[in-house]
Amino acid sequence: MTAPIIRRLADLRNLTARWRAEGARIGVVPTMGALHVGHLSLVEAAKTGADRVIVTIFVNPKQFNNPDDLANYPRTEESDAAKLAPFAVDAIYVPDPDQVYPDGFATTVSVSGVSEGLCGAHRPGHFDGVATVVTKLLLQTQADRAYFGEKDFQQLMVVRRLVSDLDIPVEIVGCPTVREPDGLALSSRNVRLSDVARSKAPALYASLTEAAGAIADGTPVARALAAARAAVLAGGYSDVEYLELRSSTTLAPLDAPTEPARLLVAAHLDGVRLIDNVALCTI
Ligand SMILES: Nc1ncnc2c1ncn2[C@@H]1O[C@H](COP(=O)(O)OP(=O)(O)OP(=O)(O)O)[C@@H](O)[C@H]1O
Ligand SMILES: CC(C)(CO)[C@@H](O)C(=O)[O-]
Ligand code: BAL
Repeated sequence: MTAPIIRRLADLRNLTARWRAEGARIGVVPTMGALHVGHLSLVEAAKTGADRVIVTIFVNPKQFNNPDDLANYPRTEESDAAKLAPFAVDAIYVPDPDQVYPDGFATTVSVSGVSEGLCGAHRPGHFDGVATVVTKLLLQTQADRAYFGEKDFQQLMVVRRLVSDLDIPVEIVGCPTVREPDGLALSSRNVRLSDVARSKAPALYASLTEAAGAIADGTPVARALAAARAAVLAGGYSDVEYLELRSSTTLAPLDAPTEPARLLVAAHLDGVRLIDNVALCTI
């Protein structure tokens, strides 16, 4: 059965108040829609970890630094609802824009540290937009648990930080990246790739895993990163925005894998900006 689509905060509050009175634990999966199997893996995790599940769909204008990116972002509410039907979620919250940003809205949640560098350096204002809307969605849904993908690893770190700093009573659950059989991380933006570009796209993940293996085997980090950058470009990407080794816990830049670490990358293919990251397997 298709879950009810809720567009007004007052209606959402009526539902969550009832669930809370029943003692139900609420899980939320925040999304921008154009749902794919990566999103659905978060929904599955939420169904296991909570008694009631809300999926939110809101294309948040405040996190788009590029107006074309916002204009081209896929909006597919009807098919999103159909994809959620087999999961029997309890509500789909698709807020009208004024329910998130009413007239006079003047607050920004800005997280320093983990939001700097990587995507933060290349998408000015992006993480302020993410932090602001995630704070609102967590407070609006009154969720006990919220599910985010590791594909957007820096975003996950920003969300963990803000929840801890602002004492929001919610547990943040990070979920592994779901990939196509050829390794490409599922992303709503993949649909914008031409067939030719799609065939080249796996070079990103292949280069990352190759570099991660080389670093684990003792190759100096700078050399492994340079080789990976060259491989991404040779694979057909037009430019590499960043390709860095960072701490998995603080996101601090690392010259060597002296603690749990991740390789993170952003690159352009066919005019589409793709991101990915992998954990380093070290002893
Ligand atoms: N391949 C994936 N595996 C696991 N989680 C994912 C994957 N792709 C997206 N997610 C998660 O789904 C949630 C909603 O993401 P979003 O709606 O931005 O989709 P998206 O595919 O990341 O879109 P895009 O990358 O084009 O912005 C985020 O927590 C994100 O990390
Ligand atoms: C977390 C999020 C739903 C906030 O708009 C978005 O950044 C996303 O889809 O990853
Ligand atoms: N997946 C993160 C949302 C964005 O790219 O704006």
